[in-house]
Amino acid sequence: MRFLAGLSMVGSFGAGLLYGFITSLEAHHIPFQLVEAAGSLYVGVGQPVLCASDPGISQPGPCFLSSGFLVSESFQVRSYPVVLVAGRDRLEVDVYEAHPRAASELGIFGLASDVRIVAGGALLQGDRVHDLEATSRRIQLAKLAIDQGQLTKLVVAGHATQEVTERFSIGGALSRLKKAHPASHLYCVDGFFGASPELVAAKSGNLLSLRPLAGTALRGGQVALLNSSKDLFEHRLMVEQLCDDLGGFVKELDRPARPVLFDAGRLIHLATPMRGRLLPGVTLADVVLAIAPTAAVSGVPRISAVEMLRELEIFRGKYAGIVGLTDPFGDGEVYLSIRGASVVDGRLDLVAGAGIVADSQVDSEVAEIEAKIDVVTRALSAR
Ligand SMILES: C=C(O[C@H]1C=CC=C(C(=O)O)[C@@H]1O)C(=O)O
Repeated sequence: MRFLAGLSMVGSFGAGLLYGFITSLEAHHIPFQLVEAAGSLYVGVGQPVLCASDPGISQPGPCFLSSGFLVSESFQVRSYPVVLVAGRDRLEVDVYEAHPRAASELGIFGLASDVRIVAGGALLQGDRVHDLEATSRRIQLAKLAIDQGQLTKLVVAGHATQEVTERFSIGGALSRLKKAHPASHLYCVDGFFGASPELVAAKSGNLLSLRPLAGTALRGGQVALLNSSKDLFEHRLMVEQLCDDLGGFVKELDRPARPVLFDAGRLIHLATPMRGRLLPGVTLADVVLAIAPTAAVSGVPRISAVEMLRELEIFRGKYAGIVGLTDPFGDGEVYLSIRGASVVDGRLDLVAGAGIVADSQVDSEVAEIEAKIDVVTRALSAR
């Protein structure tokens, strides 16, 4: 477990505030982590460090420290939300805890007032380059394993890169993504950032809500998507796995008999909104530990899928993790860290995945990954 050296909440964040605050941190080379949840944007300032090294946080598992104060009308500091980051590769969850001490020590209050409007101009230049061959190969191998009965679904990821312009900043990129996809949720963990369309779980009291996504079409393909046996199967596998995982935690789990459409801008997904009553004492962290990595990013059965992904893919880093917040009562919201990117040697490395099942066509799955990456690069290329 690790904690963040100070977790601050930007109470209302117009694009200008977001851009100004984050780009100021970047300009001062101050590391930060960021999640958008429960209607607010939380920014953890500083480097995550080992929890065990801090005498204030000695308990194993999530623990919470309470203090909170208003810094300015638009900038509030809270000290105890917990950021959950579930690593797909490791079947483990890193819990980043807010540390109450360091926010003021880092002097971030001054930076908060350094607000500029979003600068115009593209953040990316040149052509986008996809690792098409490697992605096709991985999808073929996934299909082979499925044909041989080793597993029924595997979510394979593909990468693309594009050169960043001089004006690139993560703050600028996040504000562009938010503008292009207002309903999505921003995140940035260890330099990996994006706008997630997928709510994994939200807990309020004993009420648990989930909105898993699987099955994708370009806008215009809604009717075909609702009738696509391949997408419906891919989706059903994920929902069944979630129901199994949650068996010991919920009393009732209501869901529609068929998936509904979820509008993610240029892309449309199949979604199954679910609601359940949690058994007493179950926290959001318990739920995350039980369901991550979901079959929206790993596969079925989960263990075989994770093992195969370890062989097939380079380390995914923070891609396909779970980011979000919980409060002292174990309530909160978590999202999937998908459709994300990080800057490596002046190029943006973008990653997205697609669920492979027996009826998948290699070319259309590669095209689906390209379309998911395209959603991100379009937002960042706009002038
Ligand atoms: C794994 C990703 O998307 C998931 C979410 C929605 C639809 C998906 C699909 O149709 O394959 C994926 O499961 C990603 O965007 O990187």
